Amino acid sequence: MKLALVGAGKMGGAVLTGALRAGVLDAAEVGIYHPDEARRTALAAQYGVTPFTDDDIHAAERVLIAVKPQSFDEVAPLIAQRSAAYISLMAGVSAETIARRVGSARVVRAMPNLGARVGLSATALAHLPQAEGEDVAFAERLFCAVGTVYRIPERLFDAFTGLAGSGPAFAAVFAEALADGGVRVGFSREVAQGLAKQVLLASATLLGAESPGNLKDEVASAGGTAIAGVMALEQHGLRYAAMQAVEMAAKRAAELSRADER
Ligand SMILES: NC(=O)C1=CN([C@@H]2O[C@H](COP(=O)(O)OP(=O)(O)OC[C@H]3O[C@@H](n4cnc5c(N)ncnc54)[C@H](O)[C@@H]3O)[C@@H](O)[C@H]2O)C=CC1
Ligand SMILES: O=C(O)[C@@H]1CCC=N1
Repeated sequence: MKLALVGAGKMGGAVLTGALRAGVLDAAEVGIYHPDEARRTALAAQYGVTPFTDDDIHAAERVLIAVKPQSFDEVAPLIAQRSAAYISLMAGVSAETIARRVGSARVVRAMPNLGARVGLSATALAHLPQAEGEDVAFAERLFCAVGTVYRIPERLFDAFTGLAGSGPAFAAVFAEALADGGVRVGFSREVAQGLAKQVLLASATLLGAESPGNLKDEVASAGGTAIAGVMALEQHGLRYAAMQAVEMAAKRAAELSRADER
C-alpha cells in the first residue's frame, strides 16, 4: 500500500504524523513528493519516509493531495495517473474537479482542521462512487487517526470548511482578544495569554459534557460579573461577528471552487 503525500505543509504534515503515530501508515510505504529534489529529500528526512520522484508518484497506489487550492492547477498534471486513488484535503476544490484533472474518478474529499496536530480534528469526508469500498475506508482510517470523521454530502463541504476547517483561526482570535483584555486590566502579556488559553481549554473541556448556553448560565450569576461581560459582548456584536465569520469563510470556500477566483 504505497501512499504519496503531495504537500507536506501544516495540514499534510499533521495528518502524516498522526497516521504514522497511530500505526495507520507504515513509514516504509509512504513517500513525500515535491518537484524540487532538495525539498523532497529534506521533507522525507523530517518525517522519516521516502522522497518520491516523478516516477514514484506515477507508481503510487494512493495520493494524498494537501497543497493549497491555488497550487492545484499547477500540481495536477505532475501527479495525474489513471490507476491511483486520490484523497484531497484542499478547501474549495470539488471531487469532480479533482477527478477531471488527475484522470481518475477514485476521489475522496476530506476537510480536516488543525486539531489534527493534537488528535482532535473534526474531519468531513465525501467521495465519488468510484471510491466506494477500500478507498474511502482507507481515508476514514487515515483521518480517524487524527480525530473524528463525519461522513457528509459534498454539498455541505463549504459550510463545514467555514465552521470546522476555519474555526481554529476564529477561536485563536478570540483567545488573543481575551488576552488583550487581560493586558488592559493590568496583567503582563505573558500572564494574560496564559490565562486566556487556560480559560478556553477549560471551557472547551466543559463543553464536551454540556451545551454552550448551560455553561454560560452556570458562570453568570444574578447581578454578577460574568453577565456584565456577556452584555458587553452582545452590545458589540460578538455573536453576529462569529456568525458572519463562518458565513464569509464558507462563501470564500465556494469562491475557491471556481478556478478563476482561486
Ligand atoms: N491549515 C489549515 O488549518 C487547513 C488547511 N486545509 C487545506 O490544506 C491544504 C494545505 O494547507 P496548509 O497545510 O495550511 O498549507 P502549507 O502552505 O503549510 O502547505 C502546503 C505545502 O505544499 C507544498 N507544495 C507546494 N507546491 C507543491 C508541489 N508542486 N508539489 C508538492 N508539494 C508542494 C508546499 O511546499 C507546502 O509545504 C490547503 O488546500 C488547505 O485548504 C484544510 C483544513 C485546514
Ligand atoms: O486556507 C484556509 O484558510 C483554510 C482553513 C480551512 C481550510 N483551509
